[in-house]
Amino acid sequence: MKEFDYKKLVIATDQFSPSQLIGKGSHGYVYKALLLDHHQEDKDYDKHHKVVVAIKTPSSLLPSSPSSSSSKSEQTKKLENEINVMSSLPCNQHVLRFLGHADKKLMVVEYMPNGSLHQLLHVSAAPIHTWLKRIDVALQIARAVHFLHERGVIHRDIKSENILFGSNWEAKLADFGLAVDMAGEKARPAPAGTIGYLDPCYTSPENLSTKTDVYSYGVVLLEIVSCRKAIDVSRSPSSVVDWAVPLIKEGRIGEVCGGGGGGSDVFRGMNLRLLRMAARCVSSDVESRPCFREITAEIVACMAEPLKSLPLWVSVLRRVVQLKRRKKRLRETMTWPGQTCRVW
Ligand SMILES: Nc1ncnc2c1ncn2[C@@H]1O[C@H](COP(=O)(O)OP(=O)(O)OP(=O)(O)O)[C@@H](O)[C@H]1O
Repeated sequence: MKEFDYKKLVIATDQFSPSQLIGKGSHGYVYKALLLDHHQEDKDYDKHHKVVVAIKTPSSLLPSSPSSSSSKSEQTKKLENEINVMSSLPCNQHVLRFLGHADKKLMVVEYMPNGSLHQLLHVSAAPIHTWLKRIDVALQIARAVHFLHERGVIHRDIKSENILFGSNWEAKLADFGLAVDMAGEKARPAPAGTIGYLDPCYTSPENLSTKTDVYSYGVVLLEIVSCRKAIDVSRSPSSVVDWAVPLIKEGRIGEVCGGGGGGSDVFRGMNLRLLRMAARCVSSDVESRPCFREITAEIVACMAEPLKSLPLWVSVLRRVVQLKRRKKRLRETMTWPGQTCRVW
């Protein structure tokens, strides 16, 4: 784990200048910064050996912060926890890359230039992702959580705001402030998470399990498929779970799929399987929820579903090509030099 010089990081953020601020959470402020580094072999470094990074600090540490000392220690603890968990994990292509810290007060991570899944689904004027690309985001995040669970880490705050996009629109899981290392933790912490994503069965510290993340992931999956927010008070029911699960049980799959060409018949089989799995993820029967090994395998199988209708498409395409060839041949046989003839 690389230790950075605190003062150098402060200078890199231009003294926590608002012009460098790229994100605000309930606990931390995130700044964009350009750092000089000596790891020239790293392909992310430009020719001046500089790299763009994101620097996270508890908002309470900022000079202008009005927060009380109790929230100060809570925010600092959350960042410390995030640094401890992230630094204990090996690199994974679906998890935000940890680069180091300064005095456990500032955390340096890779910069994600394309915003969050929440922005893409609910804020962007024109979400650019096609249906399959959206489902691929769900697969990448399922792989990220599977990777964490295999190492005994429970994220506890899976939500669309914590799924960030890199320069090639690769999705990565971020914000490990609430993450729990089940192997390292002695006493389990009090239940925590984000309303709308928080498992209703997670009511006491002992109830924490990998299935807690499965519930939150199920909410994200419903969000991806429907483009509805986890909680939208302007709608009734306001919770995406309360709205979608009865529709899925009644087989009204088309009504749940929103935008991006998802309503197309080609994707019907795929959406049916995906939504049935999403409903299992958010089930109140914790034991019946799938694990992430099953979730990733099921999404891969779901994504292959549209290929099953391929022979039909191939035969239609072949027929069109045959007709075009026949038309061309006919035109050639019916046309004399200097004479034109329309076949149809
Ligand atoms: N590496 C990054 N690259 C670009 N933007 C980022 C990065 N990390 C965080 N952000 C932005 O900053 C916002 C807040 O970051 P983060 O979620 O880590 O803070 P938090 O205080 O832990 O949030 P929460 O309210 O969920 O507890 C994110 O929603 C995102 O928009």
